[in-house]
Amino acid sequence: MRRLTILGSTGSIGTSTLDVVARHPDRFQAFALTAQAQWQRLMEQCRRFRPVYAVLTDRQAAEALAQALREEDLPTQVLAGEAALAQVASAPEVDTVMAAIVGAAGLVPTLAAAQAGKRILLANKEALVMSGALFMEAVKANGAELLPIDSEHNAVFQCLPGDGRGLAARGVRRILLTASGGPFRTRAPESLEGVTPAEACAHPNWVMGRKISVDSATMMNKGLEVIEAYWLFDAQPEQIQVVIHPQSVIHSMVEYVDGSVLAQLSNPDMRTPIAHALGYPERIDSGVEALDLFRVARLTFEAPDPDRFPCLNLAYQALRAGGTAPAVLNAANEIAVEAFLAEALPFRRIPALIETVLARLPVQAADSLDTVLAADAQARALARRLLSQSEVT
Ligand SMILES: NC(=O)C1=CN([C@@H]2O[C@H](COP(=O)(O)OP(=O)(O)OC[C@H]3O[C@@H](n4cnc5c(N)ncnc54)[C@H](OP(=O)(O)O)[C@@H]3O)[C@@H](O)[C@H]2O)C=CC1
Ligand SMILES: CC(=O)[C@@H](O)[C@H](O)COP(=O)(O)O
Ligand SMILES: [Mn+2]
Repeated sequence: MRRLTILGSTGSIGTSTLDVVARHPDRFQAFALTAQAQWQRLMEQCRRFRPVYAVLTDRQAAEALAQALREEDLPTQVLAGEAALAQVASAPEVDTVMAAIVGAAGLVPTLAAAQAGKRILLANKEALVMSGALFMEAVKANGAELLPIDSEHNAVFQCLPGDGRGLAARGVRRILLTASGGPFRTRAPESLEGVTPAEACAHPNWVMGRKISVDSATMMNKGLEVIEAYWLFDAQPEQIQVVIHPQSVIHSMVEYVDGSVLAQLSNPDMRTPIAHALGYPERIDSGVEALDLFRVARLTFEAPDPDRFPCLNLAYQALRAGGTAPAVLNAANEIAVEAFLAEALPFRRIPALIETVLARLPVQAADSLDTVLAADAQARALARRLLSQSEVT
């Protein structure tokens, strides 16, 4: 029986994870479920999965949940605040941690899981973008196991021989990361002037949280994923090629020196990579229906247009700059997306805000968590200042 902590259990990845868990009560048990503030949703999950702990970072929400649990005489204990996330991610009773908090807030608890030597199912790409070197070092030094959940990285993982050697030794020439191109792939850039959050979040193939949906629309999601692939697979930036594939059926590919290209295909439903990682190395039922290739009929590919999607280049630029640059990129992007969702920044100005923040902050060596968190805070402060001074709007 595997005992799980699910960081971000009320979100899109969190609920898909619990859907798979519910299909295998003989294999998985929820030890801790966590969220930020959505206590009613967490309460429903407590009723169904009876975790030992439920964590809410918002203290008022935690109080409301504790009260509701008492009224129904349920045994789950409630913990409040950010430190409790790291506590349940590193608890000795836990062997597997699903890291599915969105954004930089996922870094500290996911790193705590790595330091405690857990099996980590990594959905939270921002943690790796911010602190790739430190994170991978913590995984290695503490015997943790890292299984990618992000659909592209899970696909690459499935297409690589599992012998742990470097890419060159495994005969890999390139990683081909597929991208849907998002909801605005074919729209003229000028027509995107007044797009609304609802339009940007209407992803053509995936149902996801709002932040990652906006990232898909700008293709910053793919930029973050290039950085994620760099760290996960120890690849050079030039070895990671983004390929637009609007159907989102091929989730990524690995090209070998002999000319072979291996791909992983499935319906676009995150329960497939989640079940793959939960059961690994066994294959377990995910509830996802079989892929009907006759219905799919066509698989097409396009090169990304850098003028249409400037965020992709900003991410390559930050990756090549190294040190704290990816953490700065990520922080500026989080503020830009938050402002866009609050209708305080036009969609087309998102790249300009990120570019300005990247240009104004010096790159430092990302040699400690404190340095990374300080760079994150500095980038957020600068992005907020630029927004309040209307410098990029
Ligand atoms: N959704 C998808 O299909 C995919 C997602 N990912 C990645 O997985 C991660 C999660 O994405 P997704 O599920 O879409 O996001 P959602 O917005 O749907 O869910 C986010 C979860 O994190 C919690 N949370 C948000 N902010 C905080 C905070 N400051 N402290 C603690 N908990 C917090 C939320 O709690 P509450 O409900 O209380 O707000 C919720 O449980 C992201 O990093 C994303 O890039 C990767 C590939 C695919
Ligand atoms: C499901 C998943 O992994 C997302 O990251 C997805 O890839 C987003 O789609 P885009 O390819 O449009 O960014
Ligand atoms: Mn992805």
